[in-house]
Amino acid sequence: MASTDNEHLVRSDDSQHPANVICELCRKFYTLGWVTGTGGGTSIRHENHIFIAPSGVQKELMKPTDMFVLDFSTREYIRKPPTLKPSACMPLFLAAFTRRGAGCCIHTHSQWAVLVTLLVERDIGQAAPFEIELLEQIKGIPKGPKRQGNLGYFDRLQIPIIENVAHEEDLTESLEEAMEIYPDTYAVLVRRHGIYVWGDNVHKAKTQCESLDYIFQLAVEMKKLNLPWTSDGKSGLTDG
Ligand SMILES: CSCCC(=O)C(=O)COP(=O)(O)O
Ligand SMILES: [Zn+2]
Repeated sequence: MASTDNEHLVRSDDSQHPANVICELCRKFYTLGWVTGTGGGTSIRHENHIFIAPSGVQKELMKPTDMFVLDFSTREYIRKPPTLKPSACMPLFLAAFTRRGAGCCIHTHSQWAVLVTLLVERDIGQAAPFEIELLEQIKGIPKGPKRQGNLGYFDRLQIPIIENVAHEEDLTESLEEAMEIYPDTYAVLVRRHGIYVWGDNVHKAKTQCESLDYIFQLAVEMKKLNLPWTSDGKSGLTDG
């Protein structure tokens, strides 16, 4: 495939075109420390096209023409920028699109997300969740894909945690397993690595990711002050 093939799929004056949106979001996420050092990324599903960033590049410097485009039905690349490889996160993004019908999936290496995974007791094979309640920002998270509305102030937020592995793509199986065990979740934490957050569309994925990051930061600060995350105090917190 020549370098310019299907460039029309990623070149647009429309600021809302997925290839433009991914670049703009990653620039914003870089300032939050979510996608620094080439880590993290974002993918968007638009109709039958999946837009995916390249692997190992500075995510805040990407151009729309750096984007890969995958045909969602056939799983074939219909645009492949030469010399680049698609993000290793691709099978995880695809899991959010196929299993949850997501329109956008964001992967961050946020330090708050990583710290929270270190504060929850490891429970092998169970994807033991991070749990918290009684915070206003919990209202930023939907109840679940098959449930109406968002969580309430008195609801408990649960985000499953899976164990990290040597290669990002090999996280797919445990991410899919966590999605099955937690059918209402819109996010999965990866211990010592970061988080995957998805939403029905770009706006929802972004605001849910922001709400979660805010909650994780608060949770880390609460832990430092010895404040419990849940009213019964049984929130999987480690002793030490
Ligand atoms: C220092 S980043 C290590 C890889 C990673 O965890 C990640 O999220 C980025 O993967 P990509 O293939 O998109 O560069
Ligand atoms: Zn990563």
